[in-house]
Amino acid sequence: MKTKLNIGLFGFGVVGEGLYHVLKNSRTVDATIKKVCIKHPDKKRNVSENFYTTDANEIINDEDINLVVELIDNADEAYHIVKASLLKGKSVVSGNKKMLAEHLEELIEIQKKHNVSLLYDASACGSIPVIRNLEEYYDNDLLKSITGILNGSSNFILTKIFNEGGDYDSALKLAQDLGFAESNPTFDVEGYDSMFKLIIITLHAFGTLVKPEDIFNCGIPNLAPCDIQYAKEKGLKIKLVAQVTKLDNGSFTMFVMPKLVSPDEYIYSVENEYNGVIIEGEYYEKQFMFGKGAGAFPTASSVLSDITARAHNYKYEYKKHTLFTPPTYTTDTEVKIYLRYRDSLAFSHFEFENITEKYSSKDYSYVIGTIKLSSLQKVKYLLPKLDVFIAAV
Ligand SMILES: NC(=O)C1=CN([C@@H]2O[C@H](COP(=O)(O)OP(=O)(O)OC[C@H]3O[C@@H](n4cnc5c(N)ncnc54)[C@H](OP(=O)(O)O)[C@@H]3O)[C@@H](O)[C@H]2O)C=CC1
Ligand SMILES: N[C@@H](CC=O)C(=O)O
Repeated sequence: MKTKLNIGLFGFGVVGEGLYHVLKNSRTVDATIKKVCIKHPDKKRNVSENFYTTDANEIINDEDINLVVELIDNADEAYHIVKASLLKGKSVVSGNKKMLAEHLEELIEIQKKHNVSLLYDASACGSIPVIRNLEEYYDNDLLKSITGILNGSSNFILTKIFNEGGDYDSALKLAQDLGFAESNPTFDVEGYDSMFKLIIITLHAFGTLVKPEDIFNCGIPNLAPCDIQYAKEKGLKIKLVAQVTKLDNGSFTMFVMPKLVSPDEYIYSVENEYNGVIIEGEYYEKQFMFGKGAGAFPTASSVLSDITARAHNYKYEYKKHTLFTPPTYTTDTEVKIYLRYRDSLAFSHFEFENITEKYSSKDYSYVIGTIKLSSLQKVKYLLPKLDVFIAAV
């Protein structure tokens, strides 16, 4: 049975406005935006319609509205909006990965109790339909790993630096102007956005929900010309990569960090705001999903797909989370990294298991070696203060 949807939309920024246009052009879904809740009533809008409000309750308490689409840039406020909407018996579509990664456990319970649906394919990899595919198609036992470029802005910056000799600040500014970056772009460049997405992906891939503070993430703000030179001399590129991998003992591990990528890897050619996700399984080796990971229309098209799914009464069942015993998460595993540093005090924070290569000059040094992920996790919050650059090898 198909349901007619009356939408209450929160947010009319890059994605919200994108959705307005995409929905207008849709010929298949019977859905209308009834009200749009925004934050700044005096902001000049490109769309002049009589549907704006700044009062969230005008949507949450409107009995006519049967679907809330949450596309705001504040995770804490989004949490309250989404929770209140679900409690009122309204289904929700959201793109807010930070809010989801932090509150999914509670929100899943609420949606079950109130027999509503919370869909969020746009929260991971923009236009790439990764979540619904992991939920519906990929079987828990067959999946071995998921590795990907999950953040469009950092990939855009790295592309500008590597391919065009651009500088970091101008590339970040351009990513912001094009609507790719988060309102707080630290999330993009320090690997937090990728990490939130990886948490959501992991829940739908393996059934386990991992807390953000338990995952090692680092990013690209400290990338220096010497790191780029190192990569280029070896014929490699640097990409910000998120990875979740099953281990031989049945548990799994995950992290987000820059990676030195060789031309034979699928993600080597993923450039600009595109994302790429490699799904590795027991019997099919590798599959690759590729598409725009950020931007108004690519993201809005994913939101539209969730709206259409909801019109057909679709909901995630979280089968791997509820019907099986999900694998446990561990950081008790080793990763091989390139660590560039400038002084021995910075280096002293890293407890390497073994070092296979060392280089030192008057300007900088680097080592390549293996280190426990648990040991990296201990220095996670210190990293932004150290002049070091880390990349998985
Ligand atoms: N941009 C992208 O490519 C992608 C974004 N996302 C996610 O989508 C969401 C929206 O991103 P984006 O469109 O880029 O963000 P923008 O900053 O462009 O827009 C944010 C919108 O939220 C509104 N807003 C903020 N707080 C509130 C509130 N409390 N109540 C009502 N409205 C509010 C703002 O109102 P006002 O206009 O009045 O300022 C604005 O319209 C974020 O969660 C983001 O992570 C997901 C995938 C891709
Ligand atoms: N800021 C994000 C937007 C999409 O999730 C990104 O750059 O990928």
